[in-house]
Amino acid sequence: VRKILDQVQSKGEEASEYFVLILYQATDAYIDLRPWFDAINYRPSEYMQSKSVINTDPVSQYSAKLKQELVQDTKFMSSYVQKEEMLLEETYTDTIMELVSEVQESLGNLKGLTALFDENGVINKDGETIFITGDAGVGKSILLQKLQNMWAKSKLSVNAKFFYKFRCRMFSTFREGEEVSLKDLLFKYNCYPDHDIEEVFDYMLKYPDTILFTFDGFDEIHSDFDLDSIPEVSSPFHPTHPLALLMNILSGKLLRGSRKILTARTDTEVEKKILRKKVILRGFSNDNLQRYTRIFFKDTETCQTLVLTHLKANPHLCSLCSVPLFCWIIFKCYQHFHSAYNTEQLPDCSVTLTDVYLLMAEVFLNRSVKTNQIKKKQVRSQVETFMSKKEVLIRLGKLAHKGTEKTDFIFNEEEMSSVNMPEQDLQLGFLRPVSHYDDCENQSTYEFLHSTLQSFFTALSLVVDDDVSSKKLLRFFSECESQELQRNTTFLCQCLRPNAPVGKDPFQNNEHFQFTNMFLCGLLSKNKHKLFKHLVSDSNIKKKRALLKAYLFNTVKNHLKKLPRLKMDGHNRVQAMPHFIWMLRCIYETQSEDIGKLAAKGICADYIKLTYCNACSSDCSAITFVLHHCSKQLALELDNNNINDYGVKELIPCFSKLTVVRLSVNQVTDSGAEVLSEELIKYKIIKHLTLYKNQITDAGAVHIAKIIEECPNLRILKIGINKITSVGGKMLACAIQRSKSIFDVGMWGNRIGDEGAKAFAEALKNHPSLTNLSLAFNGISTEGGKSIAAALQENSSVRIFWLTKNEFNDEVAGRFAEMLKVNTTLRNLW
Ligand SMILES: Nc1ncnc2c1ncn2[C@@H]1O[C@H](COP(=O)(O)OP(=O)(O)OP(=O)(O)O)[C@@H](O)[C@H]1O
Repeated sequence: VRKILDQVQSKGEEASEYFVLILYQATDAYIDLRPWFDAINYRPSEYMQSKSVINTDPVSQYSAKLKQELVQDTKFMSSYVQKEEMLLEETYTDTIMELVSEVQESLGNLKGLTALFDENGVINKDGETIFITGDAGVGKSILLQKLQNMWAKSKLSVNAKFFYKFRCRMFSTFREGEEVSLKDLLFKYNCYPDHDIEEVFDYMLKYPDTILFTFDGFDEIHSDFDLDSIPEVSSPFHPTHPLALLMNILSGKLLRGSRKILTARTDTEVEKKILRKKVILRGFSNDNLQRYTRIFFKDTETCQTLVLTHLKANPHLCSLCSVPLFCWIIFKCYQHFHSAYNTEQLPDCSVTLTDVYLLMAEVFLNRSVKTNQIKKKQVRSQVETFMSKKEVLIRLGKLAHKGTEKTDFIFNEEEMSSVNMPEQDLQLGFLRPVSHYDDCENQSTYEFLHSTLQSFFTALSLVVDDDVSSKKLLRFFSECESQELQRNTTFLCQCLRPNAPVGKDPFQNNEHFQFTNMFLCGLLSKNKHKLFKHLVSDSNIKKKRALLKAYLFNTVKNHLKKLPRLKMDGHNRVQAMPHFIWMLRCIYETQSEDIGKLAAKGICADYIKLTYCNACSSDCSAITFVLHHCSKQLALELDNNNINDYGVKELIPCFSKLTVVRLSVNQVTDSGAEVLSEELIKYKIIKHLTLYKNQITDAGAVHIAKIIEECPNLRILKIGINKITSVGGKMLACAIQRSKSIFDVGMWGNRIGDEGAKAFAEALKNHPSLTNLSLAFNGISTEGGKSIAAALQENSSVRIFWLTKNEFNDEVAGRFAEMLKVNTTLRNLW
């Protein structure tokens, strides 16, 4: 170093100055000098700024190469097939990202992707993995793709020089005993440095905090690898099984300090100690859906308007569209009918998910028919399409079935040729090529466009194949049942011995079986008879339907009998588990009123608790499908799900029976509140309404105020942690003032301020029934506090009052002290 410095110095002042500029601009090469540059507050002179520095540092060059490759790789939405690629930049639409606590409590929605990396909602400061979960097709992979794309275009404000993306399913493609080094895993399976590999790798080991990883689909790891025997890999130089590398990177044993984003389907568990943050993807909000519609149909405004009108009139279809994958399928169908037949209407308004997938299959199958072969406006019927392509359907069904049986989603050349899949079938777009993870570069491997499509074809194969025995037909149901039993036992064991090791394979996920069962119910439903009578013998299909019906009758009855029950507050409560939601989905797909009636009869409870059941908006149609058969009045608790405004709409047929409606933490907004008010006021039987932690603003408070005024039985109203200000607060207070029944009001965590507090003070004076009131966390200060203290002097109903975390001064405290001398009813003042 001394020699170099002397030599540079001997060349004169300008050479020395330029030399410092090089050290400054080649950041990665001279990273150790950064603190020195900061300390001396170095700024190149104006003259020097005009000089260019060619950065030949291998780390910088590699980082640039990674960016360049990622820009290319992420340009198109990965699910769009062959010729139909859509630019990510143009198509990506925001979805709802909900930040949650360790125990799954909502901490609000994230604003933008960069917020994933901030300090908000950190569960564990030592954890390095940001864990994103969500239902099938909700957009987890696309979100990662967007992150990768933003990073590659330097639009992601996060300090990372290296970005590695992995699909977790790759890790199970390695045989037991196979070993890979960390260096190979990073370079060979992502992007290879052009020069000085060792130097780049050393840099990464020295500065792991400059690495960002995304691991997509933790639930998709299917491995017989014994997890308990995963070795701790503390040396980055020892080759080991790739799954061990993955687990050690995630836990921070390898490359400690690097950032990791891991995605998985809902309900997948990961070790708490590795978690930094937890985020749940909730799909499109109403606004997001409108934006996506405009983007999707950007060339045809009439189509846009028609689709939006159609969606508005059909809440169930709308709620299916809140899942981006289903939305894409439905919109693709609209597009097809528009371009091929010049009609925007979907033939027969689609209701169930099976209808949507059948429609998708029809559209894809018709792709091979050249448009000029179809006379415009002459719609080729679904029956005709399916009949003419029966062989294709059978081949795809067989392939899917084989894979599902083995929980295998990737098909190699051998598997493809075992069902004689010709090239033309591949052109239809149901299958897409997979990039290669192993060394068989010359082999073609395929996967279904989406795992739910594989489930659909598996179900189709079960229906169409004449040789399917009754045992085989119901096999995936038994599979789910036994896993459910295991899960419940595990749950019980954990309750009894919380620290005991859990034997369950964390990668075990049965959603592909659940989807297969659901599609089977849909395909065997009576209204699909017309379609299938040309594909399967009549007697066979009738036999299968009867078998399925008998099975559903029995399992629903038995399942409901086994659910935990509790007699409380005059109600007979039943707590359902997420598996129950799958049962309801299956029943809904059958569209059989008989089965719906039986399920309703089997519930034998008047308080149905479906909290934390992963119910989404479209599940409300399934809930309604069963509950509308109940003859008695019911309480329905749906707290902590994702039903949003569409779900509220779908519950409309139930409201005539509901005396308790609990919809806390469900992304309900003002339009959901409007529906609630219209419906609840019609029947006036509501006693208890809970809407804690939703997105209701002052506009929604107007509707809630109407409910208070017009429903004489309403006793409990919880509307804490919404977005209500003084305007909405005043309206609610006025309504409460007029109500003679209201007993318990929770307004905790809004922003009603002094103006709102004054209105509540008015309501409190001589109120006949209000006993519990919470105005905690509401930005109330001196004026509001004084009014409340004065009002309480004239009140003899309130026993418990929460005013925690407002901004009272000593004067207000004095007023409260005075009030307490007079008020003899108040028991608890917080
Ligand atoms: N933010 C988005 N904007 C536009 N389209 C989206 C978005 N997210 C998802 N999609 C559409 O939905 C499809 C499925 O999304 P994606 O594969 O990301 O779901 P996923 O949650 O990873 O599903 P799975 O758990 O089944 O793997 C995408 O191919 C795309 O068509």
